[in-house]
Amino acid sequence: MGQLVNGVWHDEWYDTESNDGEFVREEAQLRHWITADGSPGPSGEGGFKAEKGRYHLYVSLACPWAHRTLIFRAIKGLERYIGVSIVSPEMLEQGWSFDKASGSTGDALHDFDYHHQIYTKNKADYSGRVTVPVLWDRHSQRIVSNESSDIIRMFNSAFDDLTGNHDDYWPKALRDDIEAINKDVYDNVNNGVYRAGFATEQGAYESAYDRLFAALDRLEERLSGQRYLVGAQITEADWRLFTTLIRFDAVYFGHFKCNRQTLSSFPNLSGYVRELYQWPGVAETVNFEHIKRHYYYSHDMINPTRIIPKGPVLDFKSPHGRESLGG
Ligand SMILES: N[C@@H](CCC(=O)N[C@@H](CS)C(=O)NCC(=O)O)C(=O)O
Repeated sequence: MGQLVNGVWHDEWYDTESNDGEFVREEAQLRHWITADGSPGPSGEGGFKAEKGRYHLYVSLACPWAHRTLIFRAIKGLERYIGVSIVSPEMLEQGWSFDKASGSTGDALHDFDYHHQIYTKNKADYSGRVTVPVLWDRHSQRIVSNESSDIIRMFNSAFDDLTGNHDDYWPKALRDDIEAINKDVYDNVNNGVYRAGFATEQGAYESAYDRLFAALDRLEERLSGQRYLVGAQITEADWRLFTTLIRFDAVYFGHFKCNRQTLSSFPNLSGYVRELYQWPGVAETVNFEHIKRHYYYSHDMINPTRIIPKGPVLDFKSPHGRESLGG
């Protein structure tokens, strides 16, 4: 665990002291966009045209942000268009690694040992955190983006003419509703579990915990009367929530002390998460071995023994019963 400072790796944990024990996530810095014709996207530079085999995704199967991008690669039929390398679930002194002995596929493009080498290949004097996911351009030998919320929007539409898959998870008519839900879910749930788990003061933890469960109560209520977060149609808002919910009972409940109740004990949220898990292509993107190993093994300041719990026993394959809500 650490970060790059002028291209040199420094092994250090997050600084929470300057924020009263609160974890503050760094903004992603690399924000270019792949577009159908290579024209510039909403941020960064142009020149990244959608092409088969040109781009490569670096992910961790443990990471909820990287998981979104893998889900979009699957549901948009992009497997044959965009390659993937998976890091080891163990994020240790050198950060994310490509150590095959501990579960990585290896780096398919450069055969690097560590993910931070991808960042310094992109920019030799890079300063900042070294995160997954990363979308790499083989053509220009640069990082297109290290922001998952941008990557899923590129995947949603940029390759449609090549793949013929026009499923739209970011439909124009629903964008305002999606953005409003995304904000609540990001602040209180996606990032909320981390704010609870990485807090180093009691007050910071309790405030994150309270906000998290208040948000889950709101979502539980919302999903009592409609099948998906913005109504009858599944959108990116659902996939962004899903990657946190699917990890909830396995890691956030115990390791991050988000333990007012399990996700399984929310009737609507648990049926909803089962439906999304059963969506074609999605179960294959979920790997509980990597998920549990990453959190319990890498965060040794939270779990110094590095013992990985055997349970809980989870069943996401049973009927979800959500059809009755329509959609
Ligand atoms: N804004 C990024 C956040 C990604 C992120 O924080 N990934 C975590 C893994 S779950 C990471 O790589 N952390 C390493 C670090 O912070 O040093 C995104 O959504 O793409």
